[in-house]
Amino acid sequence: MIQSAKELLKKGAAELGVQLDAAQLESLNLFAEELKKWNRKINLTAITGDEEIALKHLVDSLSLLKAVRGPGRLLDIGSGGGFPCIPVKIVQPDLEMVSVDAVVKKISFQKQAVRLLNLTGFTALHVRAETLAQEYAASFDWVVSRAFSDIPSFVAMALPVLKPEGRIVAMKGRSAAEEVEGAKDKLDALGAGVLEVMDFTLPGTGDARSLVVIGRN
Ligand SMILES: C[S@@+](CC[C@H](N)C(=O)[O-])C[C@H]1O[C@@H](n2cnc3c(N)ncnc32)[C@H](O)[C@@H]1O
Repeated sequence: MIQSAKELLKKGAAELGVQLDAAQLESLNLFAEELKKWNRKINLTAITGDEEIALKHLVDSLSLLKAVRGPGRLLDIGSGGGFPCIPVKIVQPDLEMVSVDAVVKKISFQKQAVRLLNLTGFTALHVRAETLAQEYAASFDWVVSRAFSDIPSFVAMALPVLKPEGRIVAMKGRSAAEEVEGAKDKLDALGAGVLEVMDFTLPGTGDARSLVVIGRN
Protein backbone atom coordinates (compact mmCIF):
# COMPACT_ATOMS: atom_id res chain seq x y z
CA MET A 1 0.00 0.00 0.00
CA ILE A 2 1.13 3.55 -0.56
CA GLN A 3 2.56 5.39 2.45
CA SER A 4 -0.57 7.52 3.02
CA ALA A 5 -2.69 4.36 3.29
CA LYS A 6 -0.27 2.83 5.83
CA GLU A 7 -0.52 6.02 7.88
CA LEU A 8 -4.33 5.97 7.72
CA LEU A 9 -4.26 2.35 8.85
CA LYS A 10 -2.00 3.06 11.84
CA LYS A 11 -3.94 6.18 12.87
CA GLY A 12 -7.36 4.59 12.32
CA ALA A 13 -6.45 1.50 14.37
CA ALA A 14 -5.08 3.72 17.16
CA GLU A 15 -8.39 5.61 17.24
CA LEU A 16 -10.05 2.27 17.93
CA GLY A 17 -7.59 1.62 20.76
CA VAL A 18 -5.45 -0.81 18.71
CA GLN A 19 -1.73 0.12 18.65
CA LEU A 20 -0.17 -1.64 15.65
CA ASP A 21 3.52 -2.56 15.90
CA ALA A 22 5.83 -2.60 12.87
CA ALA A 23 5.43 -6.35 12.25
CA GLN A 24 1.63 -6.16 12.35
CA LEU A 25 1.65 -3.18 9.98
CA GLU A 26 3.86 -5.09 7.57
CA SER A 27 1.59 -8.18 7.71
CA LEU A 28 -1.52 -6.06 7.09
CA ASN A 29 0.28 -4.40 4.17
CA LEU A 30 1.29 -7.79 2.70
CA PHE A 31 -2.30 -8.99 3.05
CA ALA A 32 -3.60 -5.89 1.23
CA GLU A 33 -1.06 -6.41 -1.59
CA GLU A 34 -2.09 -10.06 -1.99
CA LEU A 35 -5.77 -9.04 -2.00
CA LYS A 36 -5.13 -6.54 -4.80
CA LYS A 37 -3.13 -9.13 -6.77
CA TRP A 38 -5.86 -11.79 -6.59
CA ASN A 39 -8.59 -9.23 -7.16
CA ARG A 40 -7.24 -8.57 -10.66
CA LYS A 41 -8.19 -12.15 -11.57
CA ILE A 42 -11.08 -13.07 -9.28
CA ASN A 43 -13.71 -10.84 -7.77
CA LEU A 44 -12.95 -10.59 -4.05
CA THR A 45 -13.89 -6.97 -3.38
CA ALA A 46 -15.17 -3.83 -5.09
CA ILE A 47 -12.84 -1.79 -2.87
CA THR A 48 -9.53 -1.46 -4.72
CA GLY A 49 -7.79 1.80 -3.74
CA ASP A 50 -5.10 1.60 -1.05
CA GLU A 51 -6.62 4.21 1.24
CA GLU A 52 -10.07 2.65 0.91
CA ILE A 53 -8.65 -0.82 1.63
CA ALA A 54 -6.84 0.56 4.68
CA LEU A 55 -9.97 2.14 6.17
CA LYS A 56 -12.96 0.18 4.85
CA HIS A 57 -11.41 -3.30 5.05
CA LEU A 58 -8.50 -3.28 7.50
CA VAL A 59 -9.49 -0.69 10.12
CA ASP A 60 -13.14 -1.75 9.79
CA SER A 61 -12.18 -5.40 10.48
CA LEU A 62 -10.08 -4.36 13.49
CA SER A 63 -13.09 -2.56 14.97
CA LEU A 64 -14.29 -6.04 15.96
CA LEU A 65 -11.70 -5.85 18.76
CA LYS A 66 -13.98 -3.37 20.53
CA ALA A 67 -16.17 -6.38 21.35
CA VAL A 68 -13.82 -9.39 21.11
CA ARG A 69 -10.65 -10.26 23.00
CA GLY A 70 -8.43 -13.33 22.97
CA PRO A 71 -7.73 -15.98 23.96
CA GLY A 72 -10.52 -18.12 22.58
CA ARG A 73 -11.94 -19.81 19.49
CA LEU A 74 -13.59 -17.59 16.90
CA LEU A 75 -15.69 -18.54 13.86
CA ASP A 76 -16.12 -16.00 11.02
CA ILE A 77 -19.16 -16.86 8.86
CA GLY A 78 -19.24 -15.64 5.23
CA SER A 79 -15.69 -14.27 5.48
CA GLY A 80 -15.23 -13.62 1.73
CA GLY A 81 -11.80 -12.11 1.15
CA GLY A 82 -10.88 -12.74 4.81
CA PHE A 83 -12.76 -9.96 6.58
CA PRO A 84 -12.74 -9.54 9.49
CA CYS A 85 -10.89 -12.79 10.36
CA ILE A 86 -7.46 -12.23 8.77
CA PRO A 87 -6.76 -8.68 10.02
CA VAL A 88 -8.06 -9.67 13.47
CA LYS A 89 -5.83 -12.79 13.53
CA ILE A 90 -2.77 -10.69 12.61
CA VAL A 91 -3.39 -8.38 15.57
CA GLN A 92 -4.80 -10.91 18.07
CA PRO A 93 -2.89 -14.17 17.39
CA ASP A 94 -4.23 -15.89 20.53
CA LEU A 95 -7.65 -16.14 18.85
CA GLU A 96 -7.90 -19.55 17.17
CA MET A 97 -9.79 -18.91 13.94
CA VAL A 98 -12.12 -20.91 11.76
CA SER A 99 -13.23 -19.03 8.66
CA VAL A 100 -15.96 -20.30 6.34
CA ASP A 101 -17.30 -19.21 2.99
CA ALA A 102 -19.55 -20.89 0.43
CA VAL A 103 -17.37 -19.75 -2.52
CA VAL A 104 -14.27 -21.88 -3.11
CA LYS A 105 -12.10 -19.20 -4.77
CA LYS A 106 -12.49 -16.95 -1.73
CA ILE A 107 -11.30 -19.76 0.54
CA SER A 108 -8.39 -20.48 -1.85
CA PHE A 109 -7.35 -16.84 -1.48
CA GLN A 110 -7.58 -17.02 2.31
CA LYS A 111 -5.46 -20.21 2.40
CA GLN A 112 -2.80 -18.49 0.30
CA ALA A 113 -2.84 -15.41 2.56
CA VAL A 114 -2.51 -17.61 5.66
CA ARG A 115 0.57 -19.32 4.13
CA LEU A 116 2.10 -16.03 3.04
CA LEU A 117 1.65 -14.47 6.48
CA ASN A 118 2.73 -17.61 8.38
CA LEU A 119 -0.44 -17.55 10.45
CA THR A 120 -0.93 -20.55 12.74
CA GLY A 121 -4.24 -21.56 14.33
CA PHE A 122 -6.24 -20.48 11.30
CA THR A 123 -8.49 -22.90 9.38
CA ALA A 124 -10.25 -21.73 6.20
CA LEU A 125 -13.12 -23.99 5.13
CA HIS A 126 -15.12 -24.09 1.91
CA VAL A 127 -18.49 -25.01 3.41
CA ARG A 128 -21.91 -23.50 3.92
CA ALA A 129 -22.23 -22.35 7.52
CA GLU A 130 -25.43 -24.40 7.95
CA THR A 131 -23.38 -27.62 7.72
CA LEU A 132 -20.95 -26.84 10.55
CA ALA A 133 -23.04 -28.03 13.48
CA GLN A 134 -21.99 -31.70 13.41
CA GLU A 135 -18.24 -31.19 13.49
CA TYR A 136 -18.22 -27.99 15.50
CA ALA A 137 -21.15 -28.30 17.94
CA ALA A 138 -20.76 -25.89 20.90
CA SER A 139 -17.14 -25.13 19.90
CA PHE A 140 -16.74 -21.37 19.68
CA ASP A 141 -16.36 -18.56 22.21
CA TRP A 142 -17.17 -16.07 19.44
CA VAL A 143 -19.15 -16.35 16.20
CA VAL A 144 -18.84 -13.22 14.08
CA SER A 145 -19.81 -11.94 10.64
CA ARG A 146 -19.43 -8.77 8.62
CA ALA A 147 -21.81 -7.81 5.80
CA PHE A 148 -23.35 -11.29 5.93
CA SER A 149 -27.11 -11.52 6.47
CA ASP A 150 -30.00 -10.30 8.56
CA ILE A 151 -29.46 -10.78 12.30
CA PRO A 152 -31.95 -13.65 12.93
CA SER A 153 -30.62 -15.79 10.01
CA PHE A 154 -27.04 -15.29 11.21
CA VAL A 155 -27.94 -16.12 14.82
CA ALA A 156 -29.80 -19.28 13.72
CA MET A 157 -26.56 -20.47 12.02
CA ALA A 158 -24.35 -19.39 14.90
CA LEU A 159 -26.19 -20.82 17.92
CA PRO A 160 -25.52 -24.57 17.28
CA VAL A 161 -21.75 -23.98 17.15
CA LEU A 162 -21.58 -21.46 20.02
CA LYS A 163 -20.34 -22.48 23.49
CA PRO A 164 -22.99 -22.00 26.22
CA GLU A 165 -21.47 -18.72 27.43
CA GLY A 166 -20.23 -17.69 23.97
CA ARG A 167 -21.04 -14.44 22.19
CA ILE A 168 -22.26 -13.70 18.66
CA VAL A 169 -21.15 -10.41 17.09
CA ALA A 170 -22.78 -9.00 13.94
CA MET A 171 -20.74 -6.21 12.34
CA LYS A 172 -23.16 -3.81 10.75
CA GLY A 173 -22.27 -1.18 8.18
CA ARG A 174 -24.61 1.44 9.56
CA SER A 175 -26.49 2.23 12.72
CA ALA A 176 -28.22 -1.02 13.65
CA ALA A 177 -30.87 0.21 16.12
CA GLU A 178 -33.80 -0.31 13.73
CA GLU A 179 -32.68 -3.78 12.65
CA VAL A 180 -32.14 -4.81 16.27
CA GLU A 181 -35.62 -3.62 17.23
CA GLY A 182 -37.19 -5.57 14.34
CA ALA A 183 -35.22 -8.73 15.21
CA LYS A 184 -36.17 -8.97 18.91
CA ASP A 185 -39.11 -11.40 18.62
CA LYS A 186 -37.30 -13.72 16.20
CA LEU A 187 -34.23 -13.78 18.44
CA ASP A 188 -36.39 -14.51 21.46
CA ALA A 189 -37.94 -17.47 19.61
CA LEU A 190 -34.39 -18.75 18.93
CA GLY A 191 -33.53 -18.45 22.64
CA ALA A 192 -31.16 -15.51 22.15
CA GLY A 193 -31.13 -11.80 22.86
CA VAL A 194 -29.15 -8.64 22.15
CA LEU A 195 -26.77 -7.85 25.04
CA GLU A 196 -25.24 -4.68 23.66
CA VAL A 197 -25.15 -2.49 20.56
CA MET A 198 -21.85 -0.62 20.18
CA ASP A 199 -22.29 2.36 17.85
CA PHE A 200 -19.23 4.18 16.58
CA THR A 201 -17.82 6.06 13.61
CA LEU A 202 -15.33 4.30 11.35
CA PRO A 203 -12.10 6.33 11.74
CA GLY A 204 -11.13 8.49 8.78
CA THR A 205 -14.52 8.16 7.06
CA GLY A 206 -17.33 9.54 9.23
CA ASP A 207 -19.34 6.40 8.37
CA ALA A 208 -21.65 4.94 11.03
CA ARG A 209 -20.92 1.41 12.22
CA SER A 210 -22.46 -0.91 14.85
CA LEU A 211 -21.35 -4.06 16.59
CA VAL A 212 -24.36 -6.05 17.76
CA VAL A 213 -23.44 -8.41 20.60
CA ILE A 214 -25.82 -11.34 21.14
CA GLY A 215 -25.94 -14.19 23.67
CA ARG A 216 -28.23 -17.00 24.74
CA ASN A 217 -31.19 -16.06 26.97
C1 LIG B 1 -21.04 -9.63 1.26
S1 LIG B 1 -19.88 -10.91 1.45
C2 LIG B 1 -19.00 -10.36 2.88
C3 LIG B 1 -17.61 -10.92 2.92
C4 LIG B 1 -16.75 -10.44 4.11
N1 LIG B 1 -17.32 -10.85 5.37
C5 LIG B 1 -16.56 -8.95 4.08
O1 LIG B 1 -17.06 -8.28 4.99
O2 LIG B 1 -15.90 -8.43 3.15
C6 LIG B 1 -20.83 -12.29 2.08
C7 LIG B 1 -20.12 -13.62 1.95
O3 LIG B 1 -20.92 -14.63 2.56
C8 LIG B 1 -20.78 -15.84 1.82
N2 LIG B 1 -21.93 -16.68 2.13
C9 LIG B 1 -23.24 -16.46 1.82
N3 LIG B 1 -24.01 -17.43 2.34
C10 LIG B 1 -23.19 -18.29 3.02
C11 LIG B 1 -23.39 -19.47 3.78
N4 LIG B 1 -24.61 -19.98 3.95
N5 LIG B 1 -22.32 -20.08 4.34
C12 LIG B 1 -21.07 -19.58 4.16
N6 LIG B 1 -20.83 -18.46 3.44
C13 LIG B 1 -21.86 -17.82 2.88
C14 LIG B 1 -20.66 -15.36 0.37
O4 LIG B 1 -20.02 -16.31 -0.44
C15 LIG B 1 -19.87 -14.06 0.52
O5 LIG B 1 -18.47 -14.30 0.34
